[in-house]
Amino acid sequence: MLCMSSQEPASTDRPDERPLRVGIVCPYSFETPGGVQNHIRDFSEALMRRGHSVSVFAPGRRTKDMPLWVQTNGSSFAVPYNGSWAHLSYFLAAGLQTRRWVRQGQFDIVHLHEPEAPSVSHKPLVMRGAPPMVATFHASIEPYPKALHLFQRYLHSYLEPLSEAIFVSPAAQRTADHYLPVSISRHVIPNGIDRASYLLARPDRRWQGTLEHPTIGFLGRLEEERKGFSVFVDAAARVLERHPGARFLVVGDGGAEAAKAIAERDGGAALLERFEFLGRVDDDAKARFYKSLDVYVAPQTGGESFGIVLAEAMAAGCPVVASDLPAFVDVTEQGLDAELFANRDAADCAERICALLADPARRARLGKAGLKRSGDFDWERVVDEVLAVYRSALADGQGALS
Ligand SMILES: Nc1nc2c(ncn2[C@@H]2O[C@H](COP(=O)(O)OP(=O)(O)O[C@H]3O[C@H](CO)[C@@H](O)[C@H](O)[C@@H]3O)[C@@H](O)[C@H]2O)c(=O)[nH]1
Repeated sequence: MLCMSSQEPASTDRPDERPLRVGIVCPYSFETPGGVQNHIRDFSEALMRRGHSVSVFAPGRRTKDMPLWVQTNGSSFAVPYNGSWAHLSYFLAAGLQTRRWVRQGQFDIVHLHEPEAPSVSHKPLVMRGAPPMVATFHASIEPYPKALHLFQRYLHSYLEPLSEAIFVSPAAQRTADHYLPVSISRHVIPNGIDRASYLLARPDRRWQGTLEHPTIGFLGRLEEERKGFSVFVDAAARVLERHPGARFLVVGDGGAEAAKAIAERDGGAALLERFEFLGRVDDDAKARFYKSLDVYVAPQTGGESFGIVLAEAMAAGCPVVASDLPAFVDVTEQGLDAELFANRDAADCAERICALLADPARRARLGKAGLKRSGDFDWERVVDEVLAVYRSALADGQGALS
């Protein structure tokens, strides 16, 4: 379904920002939640708060809770991608629909996300007379797969029309550098968070720990191997040897299957008693969850381009134990703001959790360091940086901003 609903740009209180009409193309359907979709939704809202007009185009069908400024093309298909499932739309009709949406939108700037993915954000790149185009690259695939070398030359020439490239992390840049033409200006700008909502959240008594019953949390899609839930479970079994009263709180889809898998382990019944599956929670409850925990664990094993969940936990002042994936190393300033453990090593993970549980002063120090670091990811700062990139693209393209 194609329908236009982007409102007129309003005036803005910042003299250096004339209101822009921004068209954002998301490669993934908004019917299923995901890091890229959440990023686009929150970024669009932050831009609109500043008086800019935003319209988003994405594959898939409309759902009741979708904002009116999200336009959908009516169809998508699921493919396995980077350890997860991506809902894309690619074929002829998708190209025609996307290019028509760009033409009708009369945008000052078009912002493509993951234009290398075979989906709608790939399509405007072949348009004649398109507005300046900026792209954000989210994916981090390390080591870089040999199979992708086959597409490098194609992508290299296809991405040529881009004015500027944004990478959500140095890890994402390392991946995109394989196929992005050298002539395109490059900027590392992190994913954003609504920092105040975590900072100001109140702890929830049900999830708060005590000396005897500390709470240790996990958040993510449980059924995806790369989210590392099995590492968390192995680490929990070891932590319980030293802290038998510890509680393991789990947020995310897939709880029933995950509980079944724990029950089937040796000694699984006793272990399962220490787990509480909270399912998918709303954003307010998520902020309270992070705020209540003694330790948040991010045991992801790969495929992470940034690590927004670390940034969220840090903004709540929650001490973080995370695997040492390149993206997590960047987010935590080489481990200054979190305890890092060797990826997939549950014994190391348990050691770090126990060290923090035994030392409240260390927990407090880490919580404070993370809180400070999370300021770098606040939407207000991230939006400033992206607008500076838009200005540079417009200056190069049409000289429209000043
Ligand atoms: N409210 C709520 N939010 C959730 C839930 N589960 C996940 N989320 C939120 O969904 C977002 C993405 O979560 P991830 O687990 O990091 O998912 P992803 O789709 O693999 O994220 C990818 O993109 C992110 C942003 O670019 C990257 O930061 C991340 O590393 C990864 O590459 C985060 O804001 C996370 O808090 C839930 O049950 N409830």
